[in-house]
Amino acid sequence: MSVFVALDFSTWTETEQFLKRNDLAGVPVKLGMELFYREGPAIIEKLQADNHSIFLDLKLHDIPNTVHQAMKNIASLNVDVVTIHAMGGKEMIYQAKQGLAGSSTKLMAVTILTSMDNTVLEQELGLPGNVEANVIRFASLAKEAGADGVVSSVHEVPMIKAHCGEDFLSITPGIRLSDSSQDDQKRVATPEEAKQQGSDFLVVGRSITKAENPRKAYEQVMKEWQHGK
Ligand SMILES: O=C(O)c1cc(=O)[nH]c(=O)n1[C@@H]1O[C@H](COP(=O)(O)O)[C@@H](O)[C@H]1O
Repeated sequence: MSVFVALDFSTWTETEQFLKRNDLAGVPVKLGMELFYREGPAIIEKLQADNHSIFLDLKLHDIPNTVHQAMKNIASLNVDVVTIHAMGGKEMIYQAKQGLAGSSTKLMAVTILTSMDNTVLEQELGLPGNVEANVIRFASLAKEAGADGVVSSVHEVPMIKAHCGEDFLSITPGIRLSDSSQDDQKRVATPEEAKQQGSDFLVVGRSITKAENPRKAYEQVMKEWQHGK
């Protein structure tokens, strides 16, 4: 049960300043493509040296063999969590898990991004079924293929737990404090709603990183997540 702060910054210098200035040493963090593509795996060692748990969000999506080989390299980084896109299919998810064999890194499959809604699925992608139906399809596929859990919005968590079991982990981004802007997210929820719906882990970016006082915003997220408002 953790809250991962999404470090969506461009450089290590910016990231380090943010963590230091806001007294966020040692908090669980999510490291995504923006920072990883600039700084490479060395940034993981820097964050681990400062006792941060790491969710490495690279959302792999390729042919099964490529994902398998990439996961073998990721396994050596000793991160806590890594992501793939469930849309890569059952064999790809299975090979991702096999690539992580021998490590304790949890494999989480992204279902339908929280920046998408029914209009995007129907009109742009032409996917049959609504968001909920697709999230359940991808969650079931991920479970069958051996993933440890899925990434979805808070709203689908009860359905995922009902279909895949309480132990199947749920990470939910798209988290907003009640006074924060929704930005590019379509399926959002507060930390309190996330707790009520049964999320195991939260990902919070701009509600903290763009807040006037990020430390205070982090504390507010933790308070709502642990005790309600
Ligand atoms: O895998 C993710 O972390 C993810 C999946 C998803 O469906 N939606 C989503 O927003 N994310 C990530 O969660 C973070 C959300 O950031 P904020 O919208 O600023 O809180 C970003 O780093 C996204 O890359």
